[in-house]
Amino acid sequence: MTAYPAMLRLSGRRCLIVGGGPVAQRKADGLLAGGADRLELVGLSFTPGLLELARQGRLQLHAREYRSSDLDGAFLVVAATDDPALNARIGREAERQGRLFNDASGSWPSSFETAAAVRDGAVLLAVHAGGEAPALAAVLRSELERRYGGGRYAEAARRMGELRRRLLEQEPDADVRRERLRREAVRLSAWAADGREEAPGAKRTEGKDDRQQST
Ligand SMILES: C[C@@]1(CC(=O)O)C2=NC(=C\c3[nH]c(c(CCC(=O)O)c3CC(=O)O)Cc3[nH]c(c(CC(=O)O)c3CCC(=O)O)/C=C3\N/C(=C\2)[C@@H](CCC(=O)O)[C@]3(C)CC(=O)O)/[C@H]1CCC(=O)O
Ligand SMILES: NC(=O)c1ccc[n+]([C@@H]2O[C@H](COP(=O)([O-])OP(=O)(O)OC[C@H]3O[C@@H](n4cnc5c(N)ncnc54)[C@H](O)[C@@H]3O)[C@@H](O)[C@H]2O)c1
Repeated sequence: MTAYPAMLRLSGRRCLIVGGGPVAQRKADGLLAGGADRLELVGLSFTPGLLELARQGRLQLHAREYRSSDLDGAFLVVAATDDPALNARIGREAERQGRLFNDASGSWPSSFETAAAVRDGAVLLAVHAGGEAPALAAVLRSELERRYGGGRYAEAARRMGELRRRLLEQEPDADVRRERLRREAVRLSAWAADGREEAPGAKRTEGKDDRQQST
């Protein structure tokens, strides 16, 4: 199914997961990695991993049955129980209240689905395989991790942000800004990909550009 890639800002927004099994845990890990700092779970039991995250104060657990008022003030809701009828009910109620909703069991047409993600600092690569091929999304994620998971894209993005702020202050010509940013992005991206030791501030040779063309 066709989908629209939106990156959500979760900090300060209440996120709710109903369920406490391995799937709820994977969704919780993803939300925490994505910046959720007001994450709550409601479930009858929880995995050891979720109990440990609660102990560390990363999220809050409520050991009880789901009730409709759990949705109050939620920005985003995930249904991950093993009861498809309950997941569908949560979906109906959440969407009636205009919450972003994800059903991990496919019992209700979700307004968002979870992508497989590779992160390096602020850089995020996300794969969605149409909603019917999560295993393919997971394999593509591993391939992207091998190709882009070297740990240098965070630094590249940071340097690009600095340069962009400086140019916005100092360079009035938008075409000049765009051209300089584009050139620097090509250079830093090649630096991040090739894993060589050279500092990103250093002038690069054509060798790097050859590599760009070959990928
Ligand atoms: C990408 C990833 C992100 C994440 O969840 O973090 C993700 N599923 C992952 C893994 C995975 N999930 C399943 C398997 C077993 C193999 C298989 O069944 O294929 C594996 C593979 C494994 O475990 O290796 C089973 C499964 N998944 C869904 C259903 C219900 C249904 O389809 O009806 C069932 C059947 C349950 C049952 O049998 O009862 C539903 C969804 N799973 C999605 C995302 C959304 C679609 C994404 C897309 O198509 O791109 C969607 C629609 C909704 C959602 O959950 O948001 C994560 C990989 C993370 C990573 O490794 O990086
Ligand atoms: N989206 C995915 O990637 C994916 C992958 C595998 C499975 N699934 C689906 O996700 C479901 C959950 O998987 P799991 O392995 O975590 O299951 P699980 O059986 O380990 O956990 C189910 C959880 O739901 C909770 N629960 C049940 N009834 C409840 C209620 N009334 N109120 C609150 N919590 C309640 C239980 O306490 C438990 O913590 C599966 O049934 C399957 O449909 C999705």
